[in-house]
Amino acid sequence: MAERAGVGDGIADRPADRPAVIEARGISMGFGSRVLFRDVNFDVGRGEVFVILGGSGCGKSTLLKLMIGLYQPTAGRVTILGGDLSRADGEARRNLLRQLGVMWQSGALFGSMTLLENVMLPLEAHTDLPRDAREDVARVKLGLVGLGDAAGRLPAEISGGMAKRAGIARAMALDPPILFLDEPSAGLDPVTSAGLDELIKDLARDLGTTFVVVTHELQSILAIGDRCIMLDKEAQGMIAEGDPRHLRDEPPNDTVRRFFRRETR
Ligand SMILES: Nc1ncnc2c1ncn2[C@@H]1O[C@H](COP(=O)(O)OP(=O)(O)OP(=O)(O)O)[C@@H](O)[C@H]1O
Repeated sequence: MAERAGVGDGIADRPADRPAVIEARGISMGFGSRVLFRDVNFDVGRGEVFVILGGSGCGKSTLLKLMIGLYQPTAGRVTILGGDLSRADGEARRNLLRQLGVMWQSGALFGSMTLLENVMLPLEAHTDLPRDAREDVARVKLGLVGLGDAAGRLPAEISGGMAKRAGIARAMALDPPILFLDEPSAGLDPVTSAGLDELIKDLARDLGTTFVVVTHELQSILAIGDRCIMLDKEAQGMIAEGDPRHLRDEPPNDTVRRFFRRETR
């Protein structure tokens, strides 16, 4: 059994002025006979940038998918804004999903549509706004992520960093209080990645948006994370939690120490 020293319940260290918007209690997950993680507990506070970190294959993306109701845990439950996506259906499920924005690793933009049209898509699907209003909202979102001048471009005509920004703008189209980002820095050069980190921090501070970010990019973790949890494949669970800078400076166990050292080299 790999070490789990230094892990509390993932709940107690959340600042009292940030009420929980996500509560994970005793969640376990696996595929077939393979266990990915067991008995994971944590809270995400409103307005936090909460980072899920860990080595390749430990289950970070799977945990994100559990949180947004794409998978059901094998045990335990996740509540998000007081609802349980794995149990909600019909209107209740749609209402909950409207409160969440997701940006997948690739940005997942539709190649035949301009950035403006991409950002307008969720507004078409989920609101009755007339076209003019949808366009106005989409322009505001593109402006927020620094793409105000690129609204008419196609995804093939923009850089990787711009595609990520456009993905964030689309995820924000319906003003969700919680945004999930899966590996936002993947494939970006360090300067572009740092710019994206700045954007995430700005949006969290200025709009009060809660971010749940999956990443293993150390610079990003340290730049954006208010709090993090670390999953580990060997331990099949959560092996650390807290402020990432604190974990770097005072790692609670060898796996955490190695994670932070390996990536700083
Ligand atoms: N739908 C699925 N069915 C079966 N196995 C899966 C499924 N999704 C993920 N896995 C497996 O579960 C493990 C964890 O996958 P996951 O994508 O959650 O890891 P990760 O920590 O995000 O990894 P990475 O950092 O490499 O993206 C992997 O071995 C993956 O192959």
